[in-house]
Formats: sequence, structure tokens, C-alpha cells
Amino acid sequence: MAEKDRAQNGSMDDKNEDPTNMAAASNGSICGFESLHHLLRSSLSPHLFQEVSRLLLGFNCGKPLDPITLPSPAISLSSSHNFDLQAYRFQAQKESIRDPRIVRVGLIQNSIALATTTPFADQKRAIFQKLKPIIEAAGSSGVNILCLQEAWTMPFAFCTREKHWCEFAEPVDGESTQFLQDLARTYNMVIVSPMLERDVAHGETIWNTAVIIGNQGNIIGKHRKNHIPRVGDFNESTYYMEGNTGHPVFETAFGKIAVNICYGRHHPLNWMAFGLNGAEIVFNPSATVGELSEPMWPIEVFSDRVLYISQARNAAIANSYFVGSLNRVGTETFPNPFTSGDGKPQHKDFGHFYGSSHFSAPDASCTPSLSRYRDGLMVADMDLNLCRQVKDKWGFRMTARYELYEDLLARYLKSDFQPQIISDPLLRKNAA
Ligand SMILES: NC(=O)NCCC(=O)O
Repeated sequence: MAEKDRAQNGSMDDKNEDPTNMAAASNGSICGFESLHHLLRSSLSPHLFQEVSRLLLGFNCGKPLDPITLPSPAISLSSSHNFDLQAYRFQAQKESIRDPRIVRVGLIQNSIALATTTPFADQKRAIFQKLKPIIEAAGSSGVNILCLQEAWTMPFAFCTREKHWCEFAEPVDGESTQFLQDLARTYNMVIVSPMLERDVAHGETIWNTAVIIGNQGNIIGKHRKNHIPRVGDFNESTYYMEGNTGHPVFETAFGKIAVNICYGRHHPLNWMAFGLNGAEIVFNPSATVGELSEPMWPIEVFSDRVLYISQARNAAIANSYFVGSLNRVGTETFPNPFTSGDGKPQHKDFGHFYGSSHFSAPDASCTPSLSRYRDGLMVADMDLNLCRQVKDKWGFRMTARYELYEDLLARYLKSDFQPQIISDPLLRKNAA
């Protein structure tokens, strides 16, 4: 890997890779390494690392993903503002009729900027100031579509059940959208902004919403989180209800996109619905911590811990589209202790949000993940022709038998539902 690529896609001698760097190690690193891939690259011979990467990340068009060297301004910004910067290319087979449809897509993960005890206006402003150089790095790299993390403008305070955190909520066209509209116009970039929405026109209701800002700075639309967790410290149902916007796909200047917000990643029908509506890229802005989702993490989202079987990756395969998975980073300590009524002692934080944002492709390939504890920008060039090529190759849409599931779901929703169970007749005979 060329030196410039290493400076950008993570290097072994990065100060954050120092296994003795106990500060990093205590902040969600893996034995002082930023990610499993960094650990493996540092520990294995180049040939072994290549083989392990092939197994963990898959092949795209018969080979590992090529790293992309981003322009110097982006690399300089990543160094001066200490955020992880990685970039890779997903290719498709060359077609005889269609030209390639290359789109450059970015994901930003970040920790909060000020302590949760500081004034809310200061916290929000500090996050804007923290994100601006990372967004500028994306824009100066030619990113066409950029997605931020869930509820990016605030601490993920939905563990506290305290309602003053709702002061961070804004109308869809409020302060954070205006901040991003200027950047969208400046860089001709679509921006997905997952935020806490206050629906002023409808009783000032609160929603967990993703606002889609077009590359000319206009608001294209919004999507509200469909599935709300009631698990562990995720007391989000105290703040907002299940969304009422269905499964919209937003036709932007660069492709058709959708947003599956965090907990919705556990629901395969949620992923499927965006696919049936024609999504080519589905973003999964999340906020999740090791204590809760670690046991599921190797199954559900790209894991730096054990396996690279990812529900996001599965969704990309099953629905023949690209997925951008984001998770925030850091540990957010709140002023007042809280409990989730699960017998555990009261505490003041969720645990560590472990970042690890990454992209998955419909051909089962995926990028390595971003840092487990540093802010980061992941960039990928995607040839959207790959979506239809995989549909044609595997035929998942054609063989899906939706009518079977329509019938089952229609019966399941009725109060007299009878599960389709065929019992061993001998069970009853022996019991008699
Ligand atoms: N933000 C959110 O929905 N988190 C739920 C916990 C999880 O899905 O890991």
C-alpha cells in the first residue's frame, strides 16, 4: 500500500496503533488498535493478511477492493483534525449498452464535542464546528452523497428518560438543516441528516428523522425511524413513536437512496421494503453500544470483533443494493445516574459507542471498518450498475415468492392465526 494510501487508509505506525496507548485501549480500541483490520495487518504476514482480508471482506469483480487516494486537502484535514479517513472502490462489470454509473458516497462517524453538562446551545454549536472540517474533507474529495450518524446534533441522551434533552429537537428546516444546506450547495453534495425532529405543525411532536438535502441545498424530503427499540438502556420510546413515512426512496441527482435508521436494521422486512421501492443505496445511521449489541454485532452489523457476517451486509446481498452502516463513537456520560429497571446498578452512560462504520455491496464485498474510537470519514466509489448485475445473476427478486409471505402475514395479523405446525402423531400416542 503506497505511503499516501497508508496515511489515508490507516497505517501501522499511527499513534493510535500503539498497543501501549492505554488511553486509546480504554476507549474502545482492540488492544490499542483502531480496528480488527489494523490489528490483523500489524500481526500477520502480508500474504496471510491478504488471505484473511479475502475471507473477511469478500471480493469485488474477482479481487479485493482497491483503495482510493483522496486529494491532499482531505488527507491534511484528517491529520489536523485527527479523524480516520478511508476510501475504497466498488466496481461493476463493464456493460455493452449502459455506461458505468459511478457515485462517490461518504459516511461520517463522530463523538460529541463537549461534555453533556455544558449548555445545549454550546454542545450543538461545538458539534457543528467539529463536523465542518470532516464534511469539507468529504466535499473536497468529490463526495456526491454524504450520510451523518443518527441524531448527530446531540448526545444520544435517550437512555436518561429526561425530557429536557428534547430541547435539541428542531423543525426539518431548522438550524442543523440550514447549516448543512450551505455545505450541500458549496460541494454539490446530497446530505442525509439524521436528527431529532420537532413537528411544530402537529403538536410539536418529536420524531427520530432523517432529512434528505439535495445537492442544490433544497430539502428533498424526510423519513422517520420505523422501528423504535425498547431494549436495555435504549428508552427511545419515551421520546418518539414509530415513524409514519413508510419506506420512501429519494431520487437524487446521483442515485436512488433510502434510510434505515438504526434499530430498523434488525428487521429484514424494513430492508426489503426499501429495496422493493427501488433503492440503490440504503444508509443505516445508528447508535449502538458493545454491552447491548456485542453478542448480536457479529451477526447484525460489520464486526471488528469476530465475524464479518453483517445484517447490513446480508441486506445488501438479499436486496441487491449498497448499504452504508454508521455508528457513533465514544462514551457519553450524563449528569444524572439512570437505570433500565433490569436489576443492574444505576449508571451514567450507555457504554462505548464503537463506530466501525463501513460500506457493504450487493456482491457480498465490503470495506474494512472505520475506527472503533476516533471520528472518521469513510468514502467509497460505487458503480451502481452492480445492483442490476447482481439481480440478474442471483435472481433474488424473481425467486422471492412474495405471494407466499403476503398470505402468511395476512393470516398472522388475524386474531385467529394458527401457526403451520405438523406434529409427530406418535407424540400423542406415547403420551396416552
Ligand atoms: N439507536 C438505536 O435504535 N439503538 C438500538 C440498539 C441497537 O439496535 O443496537
